[in-house]
Amino acid sequence: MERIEHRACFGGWQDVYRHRSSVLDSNVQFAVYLPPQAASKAVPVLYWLSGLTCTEQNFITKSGAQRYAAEHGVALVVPDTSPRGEDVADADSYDMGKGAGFYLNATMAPWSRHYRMYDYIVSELPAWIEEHFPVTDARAISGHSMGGHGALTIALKNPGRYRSVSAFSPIVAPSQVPWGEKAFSAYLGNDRETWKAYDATELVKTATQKLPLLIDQGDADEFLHTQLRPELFKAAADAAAYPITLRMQPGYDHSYYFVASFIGEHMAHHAKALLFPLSPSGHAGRAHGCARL
Ligand SMILES: N[C@@H](CCC(=O)N[C@@H](CS)C(=O)NCC(=O)O)C(=O)O
Repeated sequence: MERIEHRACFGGWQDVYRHRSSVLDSNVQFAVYLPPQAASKAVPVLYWLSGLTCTEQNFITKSGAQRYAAEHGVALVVPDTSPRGEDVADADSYDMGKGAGFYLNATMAPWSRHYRMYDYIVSELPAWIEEHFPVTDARAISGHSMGGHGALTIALKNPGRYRSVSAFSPIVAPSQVPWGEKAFSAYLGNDRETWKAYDATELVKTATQKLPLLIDQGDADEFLHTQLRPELFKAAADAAAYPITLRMQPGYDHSYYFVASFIGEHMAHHAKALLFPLSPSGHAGRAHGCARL
């Protein structure tokens, strides 16, 4: 593993690393923010999954999340959105191939050789992080757009692995919208039954663990009615008695200006679950009496 960026930030360190992923059969970069608390103890981790066209850079340079991570004592881990490299298959469009891994394990050629972002995010990356950095195994997951789809599906499919989940402007029903139909046809093939394994609106119907789940969505988002359609997920969650918080935020679009505006509230949502998890009696953090949260 090679460290390629190292910058002081809100009393901690914003670093970028490159490593060899055996799951992706590719060299990839990821960003890690270590808050000041990590100098003296292991801290919990929020995984952030970015959207179409992004690398590990977009979130760390645009969201301002480090300020809140430092306040709460939570590390941030921000992977790339696809495998990278000369030998990795790509497409001419921004919504397929590099920068558009959709957090799934592709089964169709030519994608299946490298495009295994699901296994990378669920297994290989956290194992790597927990071996090499001062972190605990308390994990939360969040993301934006395609990354919101990744966060929701990965949390719903892996009970016990995450303490909380959130998303900004997520693709919640990829099987029913053009971005998802295009990507899933190519990566998974035309049998729509196989798509259900990566569709949050399908997965919520049978989810066994009910995590604290927060979604923020701008009502001026240019992709709201064509690609995102959060009402589909809300209806499925309500039918399954899975409590979610979906907030429509007036005036906000699909950009990182929106993410930056609410990332502090998402960090508080995750910090509450990571630092004061539910006791067996179900009283979240009451004994600790943390007024800030
Ligand atoms: N029209 C956009 C579609 C892609 C897009 O909006 N990407 C979002 C995630 S779905 C993003 O985070 N872009 C990078 C950024 O804003 O920093 C483009 O072609 O770049």
